[in-house]
Order: sequence, then C-alpha cells, then structure tokens
Amino acid sequence: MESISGDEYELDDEQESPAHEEKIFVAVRLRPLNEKEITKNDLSDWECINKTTIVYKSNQSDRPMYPNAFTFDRVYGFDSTTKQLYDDGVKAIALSVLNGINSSIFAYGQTSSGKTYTMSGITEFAIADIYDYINRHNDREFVLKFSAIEIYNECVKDLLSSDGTQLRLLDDPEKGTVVEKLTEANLRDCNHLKELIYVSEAERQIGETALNEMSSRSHQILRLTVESSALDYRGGDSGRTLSATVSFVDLAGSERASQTLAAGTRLKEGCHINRSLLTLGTVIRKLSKGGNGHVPYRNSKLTRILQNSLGGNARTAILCTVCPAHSHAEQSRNTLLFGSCAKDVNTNAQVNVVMSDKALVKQLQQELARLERELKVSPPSNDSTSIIRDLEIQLEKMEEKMEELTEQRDLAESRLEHLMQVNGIDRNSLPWWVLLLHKEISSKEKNLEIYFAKSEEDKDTYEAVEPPRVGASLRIHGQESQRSPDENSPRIFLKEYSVPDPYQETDNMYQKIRINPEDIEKTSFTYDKIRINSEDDFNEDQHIDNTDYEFRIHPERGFKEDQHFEKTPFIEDRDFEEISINDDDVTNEEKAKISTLHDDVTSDDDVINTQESEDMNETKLEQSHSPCSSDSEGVINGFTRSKSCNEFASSAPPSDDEMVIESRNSNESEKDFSVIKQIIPKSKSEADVKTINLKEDTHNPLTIIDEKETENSIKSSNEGDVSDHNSPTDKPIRKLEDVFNDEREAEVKGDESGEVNNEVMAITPYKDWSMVFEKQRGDIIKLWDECNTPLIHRTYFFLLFKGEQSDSVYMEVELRRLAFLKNTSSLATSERALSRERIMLSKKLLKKYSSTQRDLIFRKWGIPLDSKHRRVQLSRLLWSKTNDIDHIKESADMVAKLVGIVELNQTPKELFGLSFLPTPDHIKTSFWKASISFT
Ligand SMILES: Nc1ncnc2c1ncn2[C@@H]1O[C@H](COP(=O)(O)OP(=O)(O)OP(=O)(O)O)[C@@H](O)[C@H]1O
Repeated sequence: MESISGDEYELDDEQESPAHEEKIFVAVRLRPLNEKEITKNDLSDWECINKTTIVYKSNQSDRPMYPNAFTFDRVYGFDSTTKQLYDDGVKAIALSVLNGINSSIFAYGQTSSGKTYTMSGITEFAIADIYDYINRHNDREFVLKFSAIEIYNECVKDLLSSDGTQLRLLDDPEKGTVVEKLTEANLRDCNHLKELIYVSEAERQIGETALNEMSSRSHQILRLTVESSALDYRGGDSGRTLSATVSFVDLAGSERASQTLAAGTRLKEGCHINRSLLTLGTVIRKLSKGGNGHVPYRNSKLTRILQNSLGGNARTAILCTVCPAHSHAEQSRNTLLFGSCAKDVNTNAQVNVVMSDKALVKQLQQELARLERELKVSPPSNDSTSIIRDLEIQLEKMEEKMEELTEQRDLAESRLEHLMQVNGIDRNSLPWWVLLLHKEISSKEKNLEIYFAKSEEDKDTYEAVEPPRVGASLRIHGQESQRSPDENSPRIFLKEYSVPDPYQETDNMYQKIRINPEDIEKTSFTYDKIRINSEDDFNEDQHIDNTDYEFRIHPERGFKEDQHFEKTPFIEDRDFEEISINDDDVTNEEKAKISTLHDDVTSDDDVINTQESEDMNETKLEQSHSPCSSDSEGVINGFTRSKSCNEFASSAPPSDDEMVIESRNSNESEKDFSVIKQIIPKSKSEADVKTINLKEDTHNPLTIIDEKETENSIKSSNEGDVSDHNSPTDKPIRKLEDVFNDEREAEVKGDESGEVNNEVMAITPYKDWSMVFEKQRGDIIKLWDECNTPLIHRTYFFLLFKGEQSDSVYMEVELRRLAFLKNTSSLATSERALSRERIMLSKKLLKKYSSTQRDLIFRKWGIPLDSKHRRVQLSRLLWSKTNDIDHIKESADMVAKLVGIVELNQTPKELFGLSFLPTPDHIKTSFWKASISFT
C-alpha cells in the first residue's frame, strides 16, 4: 500500500494481495480563531506541541478526569494548509482508489470548526491528482462516475438530481448497502467534477437562511468511483478491471441536540443529526474494541451507507476539525475523544477486481486449450475405464455383503433380545458388556468400542427410548474418574489397562473409549485384563472388588476367551444359530465345517452340535454329581448353548441372580417339576427322545434335561407329587403330561415295532377343536400383547399354526408359556425388547424396499410419508394391541414381508440355521424347538 503514496501510483502484484488490515488514519486540525472570537477574547486553549500531539493548556480543575494531551497520526495547528494535510497522509489513502481499493475521507467536528473548508480542499486535491494520474496513464482505460448525496433528517437526497425525491437504501449481497436510483455522472474531466461539486454544494445550501450561521445540519457524501483496466506484468491488458470508490464525507456538526437550544422542527433536526452521529460514535467505539458482538450499523442511514468505510473493505482517514476558542473547549474535547477512539479501529481493505466477460471467455478458452493439449499427450486408456468398472462391481458386491452382514447382526441381536426377554432378564441388570461383546464379535470390527451408555440398546433406539443416562465411572491405568454417579447407571471399571493413551470421546448420546488397534499392536498387547463390576457390586465406600468378571481383548479379534478366563461370559452369533439337526440332514462336509467353527471359538466340550457331540455331552452328564449341575445346562432339547452361554447362566455371582438363567441345583426343586416329553422326529430308527421340564416357580420355566434324568423326574413326580399334579391348578400341566406320556408309550411301542415316529403325537380330544382353536388363538394373541412377545415369534406362530388338530399341544404350551411369562417377566424389559425389535424390523423395511415400494407400504399402513419418525410409527402400528384377527393377519403378512419370511420353506432355514430344506412338519417342530430353547 505504501507504494502509492508518492507521485506515481503504479499497480503492482503485491497490492493485489488479500485484505490488508490497517488502522484508520486520524488527523486533527485546529482552525485559526475567527474575528468574532478574537473580539470576544475567546482565546485558544489548544496547542499542537509536535506533529502528533495536541494539548489543552488551560487549568482543568472543573474536569480533573479529562486528559489534557491527545496523540494522533498527525495534528495541524492554525498555520497549517489543507495541502499539507492532504499530502501527509490523506493523499495516499484517497488515491488508493486508483489501485482498486476503496477509500473514505471523513471530516468530523462541531459546527464551524472548518469541516467543509478542509474537505473541499481535500476533495479538490484528490480529484486533481486522480486526473493527473489518468492523464499520465494512457495505456489504461479509466471510467469515472460521480455521485453526491445528502442525509438530512434521516432522509437521503440525490444532490445531482433536481427533483429532490427521497432515495431508498437497498441491501446488495455483493456491494452492501446501495442507494437506489442514485444519479451517477460520467465525469468528462476535472473541471466537470468541480462544477458538479459546486452544484451539489449549492443544492446543499438551499433552504439555509442567511441567519443560519451554524451551517448545515446535514451530512454530505461525495463519491467518485474509478473503474480501471489492470495491466499484466508485461504491461499488457490483463483482462481484469479494478473498481473502487473514494468517498468524501462532510459530516454535520457534532454538537448534541440539547445544545442547539432549539425547539420544534429544529429540535427534530438536532435529534436526527445526533441519531446519525451518535450511531457513528457507537459504531466507532464498538469497532475500536475489536468489533466483537453486534455493531449497530443499521441504526442510522449514515452508518448504513458508510458501513464499508468503517471497519470494512476501505482505507479510511478521519479528519477532526477543532474550534480553538475557549468557549468551545468541551466540544473540542469531545471531537478529540471521538478521534482517539477512531484511531483504534481496524479496516480490511482489499483490491476489488472484476473479471470482464471478455476476459472470462478468454481465460476459459485458454484453459480448454490447455486441457486439449494434455489429452493429446496422454489419451485415457481403455484400461482405466475397465478398472473403474471393475472397481464399481467390487464396490457393489461389498455393499451387498455389508447389507447381508448388517442383517445377520440385526437378526442375532434380535435373538439375543428374545432370549433375554423370555428368560425375564432385565437389560439393566444384565452385564452391559454381554451386549458389547455380542456386538463386537458380530460386527467383526477391529476397533473396540466400549459404550458407557446405560445399555447398548439406548444408542440404537434413540428414537424410541430416552437418551441414556451416562453415569459411568471408569478407571484407566489405575486412575479413576467419576462422572456423575447415577444409581441406575452401570458402573464400569477398566483395570490394569495398558493400552497407551486410550482416548475418551463424549457426545450427548453416549460416552465411549476407543482403542486404536494399532496402539494395541505396537505395545505387543497381550491379554491385558479388563475387569468389570456390575452395578450391584459397586459400593461407593469400599473400593471395588474386581474379581467378578474378566474378559480380554485380543489385538485381532477383539474379545476372546482362553483357559484362564473360563468364567468369561461369551456370547456370539453362533450361540444362537446352533441347532441340533438330524444326521441324515447334514452332510459330512457340513459337519466338519461346524466342528471346525466351534473348535475355533470354544473348547472341545463347549458346544455340542452334531449327534456325536451331543452323545459326548450326555456321557459327561452321566458322570456329573448332579444331573442339574451347570455343566448340564448346555443341552436344551437338542439345542445347544455354547459354554460361554452356559457360564453366563451359571457363573454370575449370587447378587446377580436375576441376570442369569437360574440353574436347577437343588433336589427339592426338582420335585416341583412337571415333566413333558417331546419327541424329536428322526429319520433314523433310533428316535431321539428328549424331555422338557416345566417348572412354574423359576425364571426358567422350561428346562431340558437328559433322558436319564427325565426318567428320574418322572419317577419322582409319579411317586411323590401325585397330589400336586392332580390339583385343579395343575390341570393343564397334567393334561400335557398325559399327552406326552401317552406319546412316550406310543413311541416305545413304535420303537419296538421298528416304526419311525415322524410326528409329534399330541392329539388332544377336543370335541369342537376349531372353536377351541379360535378361543385359544384369541387368548394367545392377547397374551402376546401383554407379554410383548417379539413379532418374529408371533408371526411364525400365527402363520404356522392355523388350526390343525395336531396343533393343539403347541397351542396349549404356548398358552402356558405366555401365562408364565406374564406373571414373571418384567414388562419394562419386554417393552424395551419389543421396541428394539420394532425398530429393527422397520429398518429392514426401509432397507429392503425401493422408495416407491416403501411409500406404498407406508400409505397402506396409514403412515405419513413426510414424517420424521415414520420408522418408529410403523413399528408401533405392527401388532398393536388388538384381537382383530384380520388386523393380525395383515400384520403377520407385513412382518413376514419385513423380515423376508414370505416363503416359509426358506425362513426356518435362515432363522434356525438349518442346512436342509425342511418339510412343513420340520418347520413346525423346528420353530417349536427354537421357541422352547429361548425359553
Ligand atoms: N483552517 C482554516 N483556515 C482559515 N479559515 C478557516 C479554516 N477552517 C475554517 N475556516 C473558516 O471557518 C468558517 C467555518 O468553517 P466551515 O464552514 O468549514 O465549518 P464547518 O465545520 O463546515 O461548519 P458546518 O458544520 O456548519 O458546516 C468558514 O468561514 C471557514 O472559511
């Protein structure tokens, strides 16, 4: 910017640099005493002691707080000339306009302090210099436009127009505030401008009376816009146009309204004058403090129009004119205080470059030519096209795979949910990390995320449940940090955790610790322990007993157990996929696969999936002291639980009994068991006979034990508890028992005769079965709602059991199961489980269908299409509490569609991991087995 302060004002590259921050240039000028003042001996109190400081000479006993010395960029005494003032600093600023930089020169001071005197001189010099520059630079094109406005009583008037109409201010997104319909005169030459200035000055004086010695109360703004073509570094036309405006602002007298001693119209004038000036003062004061917060530019016309010149894209000079007379001392001081403030204001001037259309076209043509040249040098190869296509195909496949995996995960989560629900496990009392492990393993993510939410569920179902209460307390490297302890929140402690710099992240949904696997690898992370105490074990006073649960983190797989961690609860997808199947239905290859799979994850005796392994397990059971020991929990009606799952049931501390499936461990309780036998259809001659124990007063109503144990139980029940079984309350149980005992007899006979029993022979002698069926179905539906039975179960049940006589046993057991659940399960837990499942189903819907299909379904279900939470709304509609069979039918179809189970032949295969195509009977049995295993 400095380069333009001489006689030459050449454009250089440096000046085109981005916004240039600088302070407002402030100069003070003392006018000489006029005759009147001299006559009145109203002498000067001010003296310029050097080029930058002006001091007040008189005694200030009346105003001890006022400063008596003021420093500015420059100060000028009585004998100074306007030319001096112009040359010293104002010229450089004013002529910035030639370099495409906006500039503004203000005159501020009280009436008759010399504002107009100074500004007219400055304007003349500046215009003369501008023309001089233009005349010396014939190689550049210049266009000059001149405008003049007056702001009087907050009205804007065009001084170049004779009609005197008031002009409106408009907001232009690029230029800021502009004056509408303002006359812009094209200047012919310097003299033309002088003429215009004269005219505008004459206009301004119209209406002023000869008596009005106090000069004008209006603000005058003269503007000269210079558009110039910018040269390139070779001196040629660069195609750019520079456009900038220099404003010469002669403000109205700065005295206050009260001092005008006027009334009526004059007072109004005074108010307006001050409104503009007061706003100017406020704006300057705010800007001088850094401009933080609201700057009230829009409070007056003056500040709106001058917004750019005040702390904006302009270089600015303020010339403070001062009356030296003693009688004006206070006003003079106010002027100097205003100037002091203005000194601290920063502006951000920048070169305003406008690209002409012609230049733009030229530039684009050049760019096009360059690209064409490049293309000629290296044409795109066919290879790259085919690579892109391959990549796209790969991407598509990966997306499909991802979707598949996501669905698998959702399904597994849903089963876990189901498992917990039917076992009456409250999510809150369930160790939260079971869910975490499950998620971790099923998602196969390398990054470990430990959520400190109340439960994992909260995160995913945020639309349906309250945000989680974050109240976790965690300990890393032995340092504990407590965060808002909350009774209901899980307390989580990470101990002996040697991963370096695990970092915490917090957001309003949940807290988590993320562990970068790279960090784990770097430190040869080997099975560091993380011990977790469940909420119940937490005691604020004592320190934590952290011996309850442990699990480990494996650098590759995340969580993994090994022999040191036998107590580690460990749940994964496969735990729920496993299902006992007939040998005939499994190929050897498949068996080998399954066995490898299990070897990979658990120890040999953990999971018994095939018949051989089941046999092995039974051998073990025979050896155990109690047939009901925890080891025996792994086999449930041919369905197996992995060891981890069993341990999850058996290893919980006594205080956590509600979060595990209670094991039968007392002989006394066995006596209460009613025994139902179920025959699993087999194609081999050797039928696999299993028994189901019904126990009313445990959390686990249906527990499966081995055949040997069953016989004992049957014996025990027959011998010792006959009266119990005959009691009226036990009637349904008796009936079922009878049925099954009959079946057993029938089966034994069948075995003896070498026949294969492929059916569940549970035929109840109902006289009018269809009526009974309808009633039972109604009761079941009611109970489903009351127990918040998962939709998948309902759907399967509804679609599978349609009223055949052989369904009666299933109907009865379902009724009993639900009655039990109704009495024992926590409604809140079920509700959460349901809500989760609903969300899951709805997610599936959203994923599976095209948007048009979705819209059709939504419409059919009466869900507003534009609804933000339509997924949740949809899920609420499914299986809403109703006994209306038509509605249920529709819902069943809907749910079936949602989870992709329209084809029943395929569904159980998917759902239960069957590797064969089942017959309808298989489906029913499989479904039933799965239901019971969940129970
Ligand atoms: N530096 C100066 N040297 C000589 N005379 C001056 C000087 N400054 C101002 N004057 C004279 O003082 C009188 C008042 O000046 P001027 O009209 O410029 O004041 P003003 O601040 O513009 O007043 P108003 O606010 O009424 O417009 C004029 O007659 C002017 O010629």
